[in-house]
Amino acid sequence: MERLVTAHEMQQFDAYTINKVGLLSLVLMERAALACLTQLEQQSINLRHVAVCCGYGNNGGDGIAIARLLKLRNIDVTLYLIGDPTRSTAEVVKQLNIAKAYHVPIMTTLPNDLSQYDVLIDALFGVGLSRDIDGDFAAMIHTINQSGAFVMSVDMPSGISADTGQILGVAVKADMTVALAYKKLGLVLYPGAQYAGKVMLADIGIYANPSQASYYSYLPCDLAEKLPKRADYANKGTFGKVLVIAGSNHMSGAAYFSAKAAYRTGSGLVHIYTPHANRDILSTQLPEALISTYQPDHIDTSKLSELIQWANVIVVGPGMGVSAATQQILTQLLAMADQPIIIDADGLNVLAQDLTLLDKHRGPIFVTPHLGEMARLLNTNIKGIASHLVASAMQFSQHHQVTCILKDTRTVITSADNCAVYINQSGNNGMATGGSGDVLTGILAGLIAQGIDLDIAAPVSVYLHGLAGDHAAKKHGQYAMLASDIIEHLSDVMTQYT
Ligand SMILES: NC(=O)C1=CN([C@@H]2O[C@H](COP(=O)(O)OP(=O)(O)OC[C@H]3O[C@@H](n4cnc5c(N)ncnc54)[C@H](OP(=O)(O)O)[C@@H]3O)[C@@H](O)[C@H]2O)[C@@H](O)CC1
Ligand SMILES: [K+]
Repeated sequence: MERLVTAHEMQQFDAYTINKVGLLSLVLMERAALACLTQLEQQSINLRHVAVCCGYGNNGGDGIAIARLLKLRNIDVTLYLIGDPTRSTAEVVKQLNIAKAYHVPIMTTLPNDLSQYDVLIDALFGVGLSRDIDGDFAAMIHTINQSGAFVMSVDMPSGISADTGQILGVAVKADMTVALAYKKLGLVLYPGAQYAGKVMLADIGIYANPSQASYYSYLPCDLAEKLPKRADYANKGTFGKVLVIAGSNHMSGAAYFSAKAAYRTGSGLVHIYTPHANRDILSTQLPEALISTYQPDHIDTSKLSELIQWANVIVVGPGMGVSAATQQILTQLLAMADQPIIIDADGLNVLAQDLTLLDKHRGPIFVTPHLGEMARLLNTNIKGIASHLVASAMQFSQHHQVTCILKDTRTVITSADNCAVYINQSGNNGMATGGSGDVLTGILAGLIAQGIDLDIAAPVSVYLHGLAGDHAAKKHGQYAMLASDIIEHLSDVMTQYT
C-alpha cells in the first residue's frame, strides 16, 4: 500500500519530526538536497550548466542546499532567488549564509532567458503554496517552461496544489519530481500528475506519527492479501450469487460485459435480468449465465422479488436507459433488498431524479459514477467535479451514506463512514472505451459475492480492473484494446499477483 498525503499532513509530519522527535530541520533539508542530487545524477543528462530557482520558503531552502552541493562537485551552477527576502524562513537564512561561504553565484534579478542551462531545478514552492501565482514568480515559471532545459522539481512542481493537483495560476512543467517523504495527492491527481513528469520518492527521515493513512493507493503486492480466499471444498453456491440487472431492448452489451466480468472474477453463479428481446443473444454469448427477462412495459414484481431474494449482491443500471422500467426496478430494489447493491450508469441517472430513493435501502450501496453522472447526482457541472474529485466524492458518500467510486483517470473512492480515501493509480487511457465501466461493476459484484470485506471491495476492484487494463494494453496497445480485452486479462492478473 502506498500512503499519499495532503500539504497539511506533510506539514504536521515535518513539525513532529523536528519538534517532537528532535531531528534538526537542516538535517532533513540536507537529506532532501542529497536525495535530489542523487536522482539527478542517475539521469542520463548533461550536468554542465545548472540553474537552481528558489523562493524564500523551505522549498527554496532545499534548492539552496542543492546549489551548494552542485558547486562542491565543480558543476557550473547559478542560484536565482525570487520573491521577498524579508519572508525568508530561518532555514533559508542559514542555507544562504552557507551557500555564500562556498561562493555559490547568486542572482536576485529575474532572468529573461534560461535556455543556456542544461538543467533547471525548480525550488520555488513546495507544500507551502497557498494561493494563485502571479508577478515575478509567474514570470519565472514561464521562463522555466520556455527554456527547453531538463527540469527537476523539488517536492512539487511549483504552481500545482499539493491537495488537488490543480494549477494555481501557472505551474512548472517538470520532467521529474523528487517527492520528499511521501507523494502528495497533487502528484497523483491530474493535471498535477502530468506536470510532475516522472515521480521519484525520497526517504529523508520524516517520522509520520499517525499510523492510519487518510489517503492511499494499492501496489501489485497488495492483491494477494486482499483478494477473497477460495475454499478447496466448494460448490458453485460457495462463491456467491450475482444478479445483474442490465440492458434495454436489443441492447445487451452492458449486461454481457458485467455478467462475464463477474464470472471471470470468480463468482459462482451469475443471473442476468434483462428485457425479453436480449434473451437469445445473451444465452448464445454467455451460456454460463442464468437469464430471466421482462417486458419493459410490464415488470413482473413477483419475479423481481424472487431474484432479489436469491442474490448475494446486485448490479443495477448498465445499459438500461432512463425509462419508467428502470425507475420501477430501482425503486423496488432499493425498498426490498438488504444485500449490497451496485448502482451504475442509467441506474444513477434515474437516481439523480430522486435521491431520496437511497434513503429506503437497508444494505450497503456502491455508486460508480463517471464525472458526467456525478455532476448530475450533485446537480453541478463537470468542471467543478474534475477540479475537486476527492471533495465531490466525499460529499456524496457522507450525505447519502454510500460508497462512492468516482471514475476518472485517477478513480477516487470514498466511503460512508469516512474511512481512508483510496486513489487509484493502475490503468491507462485505453480503458476509456465503451463497456469498460460495465466490466468494473462485474468485477466488484464478483468479489462481493465471494465475501470480500466490504471496506476494501471497491478499492480492490478498481485496482484489479486497472491492472487487467494495463495487461490488455501491453498485448493490444492502448488504441486498439476493447472492454472485452480487460475481461480476458483478469486471469493473467489474478494468477500473476496471487
Ligand atoms: N523543515 C521543514 O519543514 C522541511 C521542509 N522541506 C521542504 O520545504 C517545503 C515546505 O516549505 P514551506 O512550508 O516553507 O513552504 P514553501 O512551499 O517553501 O512555500 C512557502 C512560501 O511561499 C509563499 N507563498 C505561498 N503561495 C504563494 C504564492 N502563490 N505566491 C507567492 N508566494 C507564495 C509563502 O508566503 P506566505 O503565504 O507566508 O505569504 C511562503 O513564503 C517542502 O515542500 C519541502 O520542499 C524539506 O526540506 C524537509 C524539511
Ligand atoms: K518545487
